[in-house]
Amino acid sequence: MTHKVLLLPGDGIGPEIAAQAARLLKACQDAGLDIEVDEALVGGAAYDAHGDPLPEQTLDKAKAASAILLGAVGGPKWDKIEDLSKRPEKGLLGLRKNLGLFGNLRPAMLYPQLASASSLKPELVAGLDIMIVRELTGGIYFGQPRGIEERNGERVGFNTYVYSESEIERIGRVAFEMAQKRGKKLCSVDKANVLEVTILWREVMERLAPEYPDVELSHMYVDNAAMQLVRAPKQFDVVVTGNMFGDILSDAAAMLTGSIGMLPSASLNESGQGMYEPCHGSAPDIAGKNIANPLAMMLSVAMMLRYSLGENAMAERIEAAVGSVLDDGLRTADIASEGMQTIGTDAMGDAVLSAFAKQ
Ligand SMILES: NC(=O)c1ccc[n+]([C@@H]2O[C@H](COP(=O)([O-])OP(=O)(O)OC[C@H]3O[C@@H](n4cnc5c(N)ncnc54)[C@H](O)[C@@H]3O)[C@@H](O)[C@H]2O)c1
Ligand SMILES: CC(C)[C@H](C(=O)O)[C@@H](O)C(=O)O
Ligand SMILES: [Mg+2]
Repeated sequence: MTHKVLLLPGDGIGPEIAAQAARLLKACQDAGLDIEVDEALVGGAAYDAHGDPLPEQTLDKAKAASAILLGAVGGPKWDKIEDLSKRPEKGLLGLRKNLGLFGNLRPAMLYPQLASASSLKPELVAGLDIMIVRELTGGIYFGQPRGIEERNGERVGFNTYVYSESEIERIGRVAFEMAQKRGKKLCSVDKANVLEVTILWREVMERLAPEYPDVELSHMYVDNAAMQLVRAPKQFDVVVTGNMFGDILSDAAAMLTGSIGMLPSASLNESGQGMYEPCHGSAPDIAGKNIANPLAMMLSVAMMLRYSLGENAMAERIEAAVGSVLDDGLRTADIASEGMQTIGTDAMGDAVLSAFAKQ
């Protein structure tokens, strides 16, 4: 069966890294992968062209695709748009919500070659392999009511942090199953000392635990989890948490691996359809300079092959190609270190492609 892959480059460094992913997809096709690749606009680019960060034709194509690869959206150019629903980020949130992509997998894995690029001491991060499972279509990102309104003569901003039992249970199951396939340890992160919504979160996780007797469940408050991530990150195997805590903790975990430019992610729905994107944003500070690290994006292609297309061998081939490029001492600026060769985005793409061809 021919798989349909939709590429959404987006904004900032999005198109630069998406170009490398497109070349990699072509190489996969040449190696026998049966895919058809289409492209569409999202985010600021779609707003500029159609006045909408998620035009109907993009959403239709996304719904019809087996998998979506997204670069990044957003940037200062669009930060002044008053109507929040037209901001680039709403394009991304709209895709997640409309496709029901509730299960966000954000692995933080240290390539041994990058131990010295981490901001932590090498011994603290050597062998690091954490999987953050972030709930992606609920919580404070989507809760109602929300808004900014006039109350008692001043403006008040408000959002609602809400989770239903069924939403908690379905992300809990994703996390328990993930833990079963990995180190059998699951840490649920909440703020149950203050917030009712996470008291319920903790209760539901506890209720699920007996169904996964081989998994050791623990709980941690989010402030402590942030601290533990930079104190002793290797204590974690799988972490499950809500939308906003997961957003924050996954950026912190990313840095442990040397750079946010290394971390891919998968966002899955109930039927296994997925959207794949780097954890980082559109990096406006380095956009257009050919210096962005394309590896998170290229590793997102590997995640797509594994989770949506069932092509494990080809996914491993991409991951091995990335490893071999790092072995060769090639680095983009964000992961540069002494004695290594610093190269740009295109050159890193070239290097991965040639290593992929040799695998
Ligand atoms: N998934 C997404 O599309 C996504 C995610 C996060 C932020 N954003 C948007 O991106 C814009 C910028 O946000 P931000 O600055 O907070 O976060 P960011 O992730 O874009 O950048 C944070 C820092 O990391 C660096 N960085 C990020 N990716 C890199 C890469 N591949 N190679 C090298 N360096 C990299 C940037 O140069 C910057 O210094 C905002 O508009 C934000 O809303 C989008
Ligand atoms: C751009 C933004 C809406 C998004 C989020 O907060 O989920 C980003 O930070 C991410 O981590 O994917
Ligand atoms: Mg984020």
